[in-house]
Amino acid sequence: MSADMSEGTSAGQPADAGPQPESVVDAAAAAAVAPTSAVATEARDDLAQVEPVVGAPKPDAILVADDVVRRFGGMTAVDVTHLEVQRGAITALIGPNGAGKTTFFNLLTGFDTPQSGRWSFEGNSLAGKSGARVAQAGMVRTFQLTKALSRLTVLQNMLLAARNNPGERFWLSWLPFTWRAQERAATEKAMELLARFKLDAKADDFAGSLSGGQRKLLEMARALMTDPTMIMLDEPMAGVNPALVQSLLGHVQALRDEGMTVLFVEHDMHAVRHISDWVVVMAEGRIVAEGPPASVMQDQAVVDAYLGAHHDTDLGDDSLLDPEILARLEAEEEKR
Ligand SMILES: Nc1ncnc2c1ncn2[C@@H]1O[C@H](COP(=O)(O)OP(=O)(O)OP(=O)(O)O)[C@@H](O)[C@H]1O
Repeated sequence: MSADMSEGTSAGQPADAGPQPESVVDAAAAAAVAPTSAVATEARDDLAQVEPVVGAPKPDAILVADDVVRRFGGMTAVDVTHLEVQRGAITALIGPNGAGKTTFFNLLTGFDTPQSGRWSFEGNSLAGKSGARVAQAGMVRTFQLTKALSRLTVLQNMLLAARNNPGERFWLSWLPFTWRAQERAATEKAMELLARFKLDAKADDFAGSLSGGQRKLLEMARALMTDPTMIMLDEPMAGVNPALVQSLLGHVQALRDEGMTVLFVEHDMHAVRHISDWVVVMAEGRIVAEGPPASVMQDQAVVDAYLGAHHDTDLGDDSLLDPEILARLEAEEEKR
C-alpha cells in the first residue's frame, strides 16, 4: 500500500483523469437515500459508550482477534494482542507505512498465515481457514483489479466473483439446466449491482478501461456478489480523483446503513474522518490507539507514530491533525 497521507490519491496508483462521468458523480446522491438500518444506528449508539482504549470490548463484536503475531524473518510485522470490531459500524484501520495494516488484513481474511493467534467471526473461529472459507463465512475483502482481470469485461469480473458464492453447489453444476439457471441468476444479480454503482452501461467494456474511481466501484460491487455480512475494503480511495471521493464515501456509508459491517484500510484522512464510526491505529505491528475519529487523531500515541514514520515525508493533509498538533510536528521537523 502507499505511503501517501494526502487526500485523493496514493503513490503508485494512477489518479483519474479527464471529466467525471455523470453516472459516477451522482452515485453519492443515490447512495445517500439508503435508509439507516436499526443495526447501524444501534452500532453507533453502542460505540458512543465504548471507552477509547486499545483492546476495548465492544457491545456487539462481530470480529474478535487475539494474540495475532506474524513475523517475516526477524521482523515482527503484526503483533495484535486484542481487537474487537463492532457489528454494523464502519471501522477504519490506519497507521503509517509499514505499520502492518495490510499484513493484518491478509491474516484475518485467510490470505496469509500467522505464527500464532486466534480470531473469530460471528463467534466462529477463522484461524487456519482459507480465503474462500472466510468469504463463505460472510467476511469478504475487495481486491485491486489485477492485470488479468483488466482484460475481462466488467460483467465477467462480476460473474467470476459469483463463482465463489456459497450458494453454489459443485454437484449441481454438472446439470446443464441448473448451471444455466444459476448463470442467469448471477447475471441478473451482477447487473443489479452494476446499476447500483452506475456501472451497468459499462458491463461489456474491458475492466481495464475504467477510471480509478470506477475500478474502486467495481471492486466493491464484485465483493457484494457473495452477499457478505462484513466487507473489508483495501484503500477504497486510492487512485481516485478527489471529485469522486465523495461518491465513493456515499457508497461505503450506504453499505453500513444497510446493516453491513465495514472495516477499511485507508491513507486518506479526509475519508477516515468523514465516514468512520471508529478508528484503529497501528504502528510497528501493534495497535497503539483506538477510538472515535475526532479524538483518536489527537492521541499522543498516534501523533508519535506518524511523526516517527513521516519525519522525512510530507504530511500532506493538514486536516489530519489540529493546528496545535501540527505546529508541534513542524517544530519537531525543524529540529531534525
Ligand atoms: N511478504 C513479506 N516479506 C517480508 N516482509 C514483509 C512482507 N509483507 C510485509 N512485510 C513487511 O511487514 C511490515 C508491514 O507491512 P505492511 O504492508 O503490512 O504495512 P502497511 O501498514 O500495510 O503499510 P502501507 O501503508 O505502506 O501499505 C513492513 O515492514 C513490510 O516490509
